Amino acid sequence: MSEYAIQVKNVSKMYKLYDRNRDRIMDAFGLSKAPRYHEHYALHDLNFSVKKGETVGIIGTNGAGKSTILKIITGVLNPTDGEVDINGRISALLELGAGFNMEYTGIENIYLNGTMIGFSREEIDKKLDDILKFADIGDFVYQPVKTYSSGMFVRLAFAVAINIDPEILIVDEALSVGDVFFQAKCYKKFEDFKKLGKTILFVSHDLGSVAKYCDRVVLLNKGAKIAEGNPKQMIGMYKKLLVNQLELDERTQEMVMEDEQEHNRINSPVFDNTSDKVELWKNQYKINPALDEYGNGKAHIIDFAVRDEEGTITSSIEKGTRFSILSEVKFEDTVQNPIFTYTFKNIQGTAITGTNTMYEKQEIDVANAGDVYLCEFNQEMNLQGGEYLLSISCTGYRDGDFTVYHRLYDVINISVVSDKNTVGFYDMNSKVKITKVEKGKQER
Ligand SMILES: Nc1ncnc2c1ncn2[C@@H]1O[C@H](COP(=O)(O)OP(=O)(O)OP(=O)(O)O)[C@@H](O)[C@H]1O
Repeated sequence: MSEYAIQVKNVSKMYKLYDRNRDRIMDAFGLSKAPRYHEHYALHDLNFSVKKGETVGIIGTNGAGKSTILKIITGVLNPTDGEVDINGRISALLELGAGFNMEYTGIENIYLNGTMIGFSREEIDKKLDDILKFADIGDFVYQPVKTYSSGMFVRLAFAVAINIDPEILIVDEALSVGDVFFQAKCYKKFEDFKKLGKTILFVSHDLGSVAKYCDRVVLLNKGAKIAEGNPKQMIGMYKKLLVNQLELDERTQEMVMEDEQEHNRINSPVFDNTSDKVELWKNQYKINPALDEYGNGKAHIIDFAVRDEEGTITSSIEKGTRFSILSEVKFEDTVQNPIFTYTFKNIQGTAITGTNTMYEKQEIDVANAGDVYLCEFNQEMNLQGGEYLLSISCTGYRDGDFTVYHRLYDVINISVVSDKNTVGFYDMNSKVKITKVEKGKQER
C-alpha cells in the first residue's frame, strides 16, 4: 500500500482563450488553418504529494490555480498534461454548487452525493440522521436546494462531505461562507477528522486556519509551485508575495529560500532616510475602497506602512511578534503639538486597541510648514488571530479644540496569524504551570 493519499505528477492545465467567439466556433468545426486561440496555463507542471493522515494547505494569490488543482484531484476537471494518483475514498467540498443538483431537494442531494462517492442507499440511510443533525437546516431539507441561502447550502454540503466517512477530505474555502458558530462546528469536526488519521487537503485565504490545522503547506503562484514546507515559512513567503516583495521568475524553492534575506534588504526602504525612498510603501497595500478620509488639510499623511519584526512591509502579522506601524506626515502649515495616532478595529467596527503620541508622552512642540515627520509605533501583536482594520491619523488641539489634520479611517486590512487563540480580543500571554498535589501535602 502506498504511503501517499494524493500524488500530483507533472500536472498542467491549459485553457484556450479566444479573443472572439467566431474564432472559437471556427476552431470547433476545424475551419481554421492556424489555431486562433492563445494558451493560458492555469497550472504548469505541478508536482506535490500528500501523505496519508496529513493535513495539507494550498495557499496562493487570486488566480494561482488552487481551485483548478482541487478540481483536477476530485475529477471535476481533466488535466491537459500529467496525472493524479488517489489512494482512498475522496469527499470534496468545492465551490458552492459543485456536486449538487439545484432542482433536487436537500435529501435527494444527500443521496446523489453519497452514491457518487460510492455508497449504497442503505449505507446512506444509516448516515442520514448524522448529516441532518449536523446541517441543522430544519424542514429546508425537503425543499429544492436552489431555494437555499448560501449559508444553508454550505451547511448541507459540509454535513454531507464530512459525515459520509471519507478517507480524504478536500475543502475549498467553503467554510468562510457559514456563520461563525457553524464554522466553529466544522473546525471541531476537522480536528476529529485529523485525530482519526484521515487526510485533508484544503485551500484557504484564512492564514490563521492554515497555520492552525496544516502540517504542511504548498504555495502556488501563477499556476506553479513556488515552495512547500512548514506553514509558518510558507505563510511568510505568501505575505511577501501579497505585497510584491518576492520576485519569482523561474526560481526553485531552494533559490527562493536563499534569496529571502537578500530580498528583504533590497526591498526595505531605509527606515531613517525617507528621502531615499524609491517607491511609496502605501502602494504595496490594497487600500480599502470604503476608506473614510478627512481633515482640515494642515497636514497630510503622505505614506504609511506596517512592518513585521524582520522589517518587511506586510499586511499580516504573526501573533506574539513585534511589529511597527509607520506614518509619514507632511505639514502644510505651522501646527502646535501635533499628535500621531493609530487604531485597530475588528470587522464589526469595534475599536479594539490603539494609542497616540500624546498618550505615549512623545510630544512635538511645533511642526512648521514643509516639515516631514516619520512616526513609528513599535509593539507586540497580542490580538487574537483574525482580520482587523487599521486607522491612522494626525490630530491635535487648537485653542483647546480637538482638530483632525488628516485621518485615514479603516485604511488597510491587517490579518493576525495565530496558531493559538484564547478567549476574547486579547491574549494575556499566560504562562501556565500545572502540578499534581500529593495527598496530605496541600500546604501553601
Ligand atoms: N474555465 C476557464 N477558462 C479559462 N481560464 C480559466 C478557467 N478557469 C480558471 N481559469 C484561469 O485559471 C487560473 C487559475 O484559476 P483558479 O480558479 O484555479 O485560481 P485560484 O487560485 O483558485 O484563485 P482564487 O483565489 O481567486 O479562487 C486563473 O488565471 C483563471 O483565470
